[in-house]
Amino acid sequence: MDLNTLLMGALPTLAASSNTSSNNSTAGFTEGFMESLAPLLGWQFNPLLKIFMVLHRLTGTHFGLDPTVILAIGGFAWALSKLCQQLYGTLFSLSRQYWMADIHVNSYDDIYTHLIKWLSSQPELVNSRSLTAESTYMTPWDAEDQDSDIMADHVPPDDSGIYLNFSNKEAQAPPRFIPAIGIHGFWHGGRYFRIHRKKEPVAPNGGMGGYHGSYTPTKDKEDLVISCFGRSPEPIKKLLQHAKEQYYLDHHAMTTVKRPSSQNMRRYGGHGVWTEVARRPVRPMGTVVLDAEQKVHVLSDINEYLHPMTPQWYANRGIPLRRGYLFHGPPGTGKTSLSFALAGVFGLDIFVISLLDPSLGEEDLAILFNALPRRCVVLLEDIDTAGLARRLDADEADSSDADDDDETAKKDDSNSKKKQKKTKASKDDWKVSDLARELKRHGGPSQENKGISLSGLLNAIDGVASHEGRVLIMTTNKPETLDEALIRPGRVDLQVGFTNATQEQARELFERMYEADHRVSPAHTPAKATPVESPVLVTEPSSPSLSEKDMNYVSDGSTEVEDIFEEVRAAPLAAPAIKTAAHDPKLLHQKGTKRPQLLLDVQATAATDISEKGDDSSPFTPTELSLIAVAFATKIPPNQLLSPAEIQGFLLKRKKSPRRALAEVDAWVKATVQQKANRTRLLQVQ
Ligand SMILES: Nc1ncnc2c1ncn2[C@@H]1O[C@H](COP(=O)(O)OP(=O)(O)OP(=O)(O)O)[C@@H](O)[C@H]1O
Repeated sequence: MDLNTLLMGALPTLAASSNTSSNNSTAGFTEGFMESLAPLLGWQFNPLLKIFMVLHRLTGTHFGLDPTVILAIGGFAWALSKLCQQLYGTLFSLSRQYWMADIHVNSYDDIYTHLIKWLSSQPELVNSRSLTAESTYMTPWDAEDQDSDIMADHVPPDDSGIYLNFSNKEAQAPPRFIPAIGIHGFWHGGRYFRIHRKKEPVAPNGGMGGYHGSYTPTKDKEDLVISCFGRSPEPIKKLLQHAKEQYYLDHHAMTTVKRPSSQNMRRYGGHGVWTEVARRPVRPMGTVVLDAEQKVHVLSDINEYLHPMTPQWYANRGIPLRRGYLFHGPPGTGKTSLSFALAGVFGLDIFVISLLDPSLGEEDLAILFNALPRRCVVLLEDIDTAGLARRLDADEADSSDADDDDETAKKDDSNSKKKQKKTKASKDDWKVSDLARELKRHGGPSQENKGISLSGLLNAIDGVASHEGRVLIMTTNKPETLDEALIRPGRVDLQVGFTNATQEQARELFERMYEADHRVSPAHTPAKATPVESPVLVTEPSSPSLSEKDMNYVSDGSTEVEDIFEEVRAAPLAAPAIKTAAHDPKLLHQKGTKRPQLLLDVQATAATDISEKGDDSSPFTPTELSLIAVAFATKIPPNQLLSPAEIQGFLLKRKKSPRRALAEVDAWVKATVQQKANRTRLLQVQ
């Protein structure tokens, strides 16, 4: 049986026409029909028609197939596929309605970030045919692992052969691939999941917004619908939990820093009001040089506050669950550093708000506080600027008073002189408020946003909308200018004062700068506070709720006399005379007390000795390093004239040369103190 007969058997209705094809009558008919059609279509100009007729004749005569039957079969197959599609669509929507569970995730939520990161690591989805490529920007810490390899092989020096050249490194960073907008399916844990990624534009004007209609791109909102077969969404919940756990897998060693999102994003509320700006390694508490008792006090206080039983304790007594800290002190003394270290110790994200941010209004502040997670550290910087709006109004009143004075001045000469004096004075005493007033007059941002008033700030901190459970840290350089209302108990529960560097702090900073890397407590093992049995709200520095590790901070820097003797005796480079002094029974008698001046002298002399005996290329033991550190510390003014940040800056410029640092510190101290006295900004010695 040939193919034609077979087809005719399958399609009996076409048999008659097919039969005629055997005696070529159908072909003749079709050809006749086509030829009569050709003039109408203008066949000289239609080679397609010609080709069709040739093919028609060929299939009919050479293969014994009736082209009409083929066409009919094609049409039938098309109709069938359409029917199947329709049927599939109906069945699918029915099954979605009755046998599938969905969970929607929107892109303004953190779960979306967790899920997208997890999806981008799924081989099944990454090999999908429809993907979106995204550039990945690594932080210096993400790249750290690779860098050791890359440094060796892929970062060639520049033409001079001296400096590393990173121009190729960007090109080597692979993009991240995530499922594109549309529908995707994948298997996970023996179950089939379907993901529908949809985009919903949020700015109908194409992202125009912000100040004065300037172009401010807004992020389109996306919706991810995850579905699975079955009437329960439980497998999807497990999947989301899994994605979240994977996301936080490397988080224990990192502190996530968030700041307020752009104004446009903030408008939509929810978690999108905060944007992750950095994820950096946990700052070890030991790297913040501060009075050990103060450090332990803050640590134990926060530890108590974060205890799971504390909320109930507060609730039983009708006390709002809030804890506020005020870190005050001159610039560069470690206020921000301690806040980050605390976030690291307790494994919390840190949410940073600067009250100097011109785009931040009172409403924004309330929205931001409302969108905080249950446990977090909120770092409110520059709180001495709160109340600026109020002061601004007062200044305006002053200025209108001045205008009135003008009128009077026209009549009264003495008043005119007064006014001239006033104008001259105000020209000399130029203030930030003058700038704000000018900006306002010329339609700058302050016209839209008057800044944050004290009441606005207080409302955000403890108004009805305020989120309970967070650790609020406020920092200021000018505690004396703060309004009493802002720091009353309940808003500020513990004040921590930071000062410029003492000699002891200078010693610690020096040791930390030059200690071998392996001696730095690794960022990957943040100190974990041991849970306490029950919340003890009155905490003492030696609170038993602190772990042994935390207590080590107390012993840091309070090395006792016997240890120092040991250090001096063990230092191979120290002069014999100094070693003998270290055996002095009079000094040994001081055992148990804090380091006496005489001992300091012994150490400093030993250090100078060590320092003079070698250069920076010759190695020294940790003991010798601590002795040099002591000698360095004795050269820092004891009256706390220099900030830890300034000392750190000096040491950083000599980060491989402790001996040079010791040799040059005198000149630097002298120049810096002089510069401060002259109130100049330019440094003579750096
Ligand atoms: N007490 C300190 N211990 C260790 N490092 C410090 C200390 N104080 C300052 N530094 C170093 O100086 C730099 C600035 O410190 P930090 O930002 O914490 O100061 P700050 O008090 O918050 O300053 P500002 O008031 O200007 O915000 C950081 O690099 C930090 O490592």
